Amino acid sequence: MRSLVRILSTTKELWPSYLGIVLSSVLMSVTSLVTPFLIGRATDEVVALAGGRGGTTRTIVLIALALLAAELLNTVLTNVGGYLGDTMTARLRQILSTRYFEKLLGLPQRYFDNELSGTIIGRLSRSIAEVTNFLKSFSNNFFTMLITTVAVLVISAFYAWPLAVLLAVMFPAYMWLTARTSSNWQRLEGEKNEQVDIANGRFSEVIGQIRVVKSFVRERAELAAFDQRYGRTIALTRQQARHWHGMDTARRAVLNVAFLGIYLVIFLQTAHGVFTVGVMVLLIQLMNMARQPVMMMSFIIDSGQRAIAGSVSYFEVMDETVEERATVGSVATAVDAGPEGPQAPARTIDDHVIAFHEVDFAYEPGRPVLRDVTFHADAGERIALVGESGGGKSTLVNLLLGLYPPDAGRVTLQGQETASLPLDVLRRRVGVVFQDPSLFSGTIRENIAYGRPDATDEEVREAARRANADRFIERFPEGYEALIGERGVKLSGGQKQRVAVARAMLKDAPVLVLDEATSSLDTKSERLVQEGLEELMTARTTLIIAHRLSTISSVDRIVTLRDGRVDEIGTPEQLATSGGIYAELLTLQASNTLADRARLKAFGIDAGGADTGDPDGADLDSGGVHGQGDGADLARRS
Ligand SMILES: Nc1ncnc2c1ncn2[C@@H]1O[C@H](COP(=O)(O)OP(=O)(O)OP(=O)(O)O)[C@@H](O)[C@H]1O
Repeated sequence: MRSLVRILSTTKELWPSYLGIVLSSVLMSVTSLVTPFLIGRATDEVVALAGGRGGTTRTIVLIALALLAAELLNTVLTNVGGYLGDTMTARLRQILSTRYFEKLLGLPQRYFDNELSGTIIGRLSRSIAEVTNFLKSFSNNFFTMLITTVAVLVISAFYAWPLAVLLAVMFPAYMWLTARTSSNWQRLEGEKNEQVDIANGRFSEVIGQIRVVKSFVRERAELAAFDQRYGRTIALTRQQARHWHGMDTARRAVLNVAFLGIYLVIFLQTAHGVFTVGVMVLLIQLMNMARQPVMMMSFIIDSGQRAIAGSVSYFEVMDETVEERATVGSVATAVDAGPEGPQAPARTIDDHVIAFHEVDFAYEPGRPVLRDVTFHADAGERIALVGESGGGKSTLVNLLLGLYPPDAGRVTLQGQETASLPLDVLRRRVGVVFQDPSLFSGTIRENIAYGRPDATDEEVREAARRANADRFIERFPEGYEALIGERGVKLSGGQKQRVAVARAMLKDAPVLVLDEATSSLDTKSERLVQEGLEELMTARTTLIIAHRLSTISSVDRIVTLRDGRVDEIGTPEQLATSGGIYAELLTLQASNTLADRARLKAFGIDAGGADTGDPDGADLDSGGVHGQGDGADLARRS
C-alpha cells in the first residue's frame, strides 16, 4: 500500500486530474442518490392518484422530468469522469514508464548481466498496467462508493434505525473478510508474476535470436519450456482462485443474511403502516444502492492487490542504485550535449592517451579476470590486444568505457583517471566498433547519426563515404532513408559493419576501440570493412581486439594476455621472436595441421583468411604499417 501512496505522492502533476475525477464522482453519486427519492415520491403520487386520494398527473410528469434531468446529469458526469480517468491513466503510464526507462538507462552494466531484457520489459508493462488500472478504478469509484455508503446509512437511520445498524455491521464484516483474502492472494500473485516474467524474458530472447533457434531446430523445446512456465501459473491460479472464491462465498453469504434482515424490516414496517409504499420503494432502492459499493469494494480491493503486487516489482527496479558516477546532468541533458559533453572536472595525471596501471578486476568475487594489468597507448598509436578466448580482452574495453569499475589499480584516458570522469564525458571520448555491429531498427541515416542526431546530411554522407558504405547505401531506392529492420536484419554482415564504422566515424572520438569482426565476412566485404576501419583509425589512438594476424602485424605494439595478466608488450617484430603468444601464433599460422588451426582459433584468430595466399585476401590490406614504435618496451611480465 505504501508503494501506491508513493506513486500518488510522486505524481503531483496529476493531482488536478485526480481532483477532477473525485469531484465528478462526488457529483455523480449525489445525482444518483436523487433518483430513489424521486421514484419514491412518484410512487406515493401514483398510489394516491390511483386510489382517488389526491395526486395529480402534472406532479407525476414533473417528477418524471426531474428524473430525466438527474439521469442526464449523471450521464454527463459519468463521461466527464471517464474522460478525466482515461487521460489521467495515459499520463500516469507515460510518467511511470519514462521514469522506469530513465532508471534503467542509469543502471550499471552489472544489473543487465543478471536480467533478461524481456523480463525487464514484461515487468514494466505488467506493473504499470496494474497500477494505472487500479488508480483509475479507485479514483472513479472510491468516492462514489464512500458517499453512497454514508448517505444510505444516514437516510436509512432517519427512517428506521435497525436498517442502519444492519448496514453498519455488514460493511465492516465484509471489509474484514475481504482484507483476510488479501495477503495470501498477493503472495500467490507474486509467484505467478515471477513465472510470467521468466517466460516472457525467454520469449523475447528467442524471438530476438530466431535464426539460431530455427537453425538448431529448438522451436518445440522453447515452446514446451514457455508453455510449462505458463502451466505453473495455472496451478497457482487454481490455488488462488479457490481461496478467493471461497472467501467471496463467505462474504456474499454475510451480505445475503444482512439483506434478509433489511428486507424483513422494510416489508414488515410497510405492512404495519409505518412506511408508505413510496417510502418502501425508496428504501428498497437505497438498500440496492448500498449493495453496489460493497460489490465494488471487492473489485477495487482485487485490482488494488494486483497493483500492490505489480508496484513491488516496479519499485524494486526504481530502488536500484544508479551508476555511482552519474553522467553530467540528467540522462536527457547527457544525450543532448555536444560531442565532448559538458566540461569534466578531472585532473590530468599522466601523459598517455590510454593507460592501465596495475589493474585487477573480477566480475564475480573470487574469480579474477584481470590481474595487475599495466600498459599504455600514446597519441595516434595502434595497440593490439592478443590472448586466448576468455582471456580478458573485452573486459579491458569494458573497464575503459567505465562499464565496470576496476577492483584495484587505475585506468586513465587522455591523462585523466576514468573513475573521476563523468560517465558521459568518458564515453564520448571513446568510439567503439563492436564485433557485433548492433544497429537499431530505423533508417540507415538514423543509425549513422546515432551518436550525433544533429549531424547534417552532408556529414552523414561523408562519414558513409569514408566508411566505404556510400555505394551500397545509394543503391537502395530510398538511399539513406532505407529501413533496415530490427538490429539491421535487412543488411548483410559487411554492410552492417560499414554502417557501424560510419557511425563511429561521425562520432569522431579521439580514442577508438575496435573489436574486429572479419571472420564472418567474405574476403571482399572484409576488405571493404577494413578500408573503412583504416580510414577511421587515422589520427586516432586505437585499441584493437585483433582477430587477424595481418592486423596484429601492422600495429605499433602488441599486448598479450595470459591468465588475466599481461604476458608481453612489444612491437610485432620484437614479439615475433620472443617465444611468447605472438610468436606462437606465427608458428601456428605457418602450420597446416588441424590441431594448430584449432589452437589459432582459440586465440580468436581468423586462420582461414589470414593465410590463404589469396591476393584479395585479408592480408592484402596490411599495407600501412604504422610507426613501429622504436621505444616500445619488450617486457615479459610473467
Ligand atoms: N558479464 C560477465 N559476468 C561474468 N563473467 C564474465 C562477464 N563477461 C565476461 N566474463 C568472463 O570474463 C572472462 C574474460 O572475458 P572477456 O570477454 O573479457 O574475454 P575475451 O578475451 O574478450 O574473449 P573473446 O576473445 O572470446 O571475446 C571470461 O572468463 C568470461 O567468462
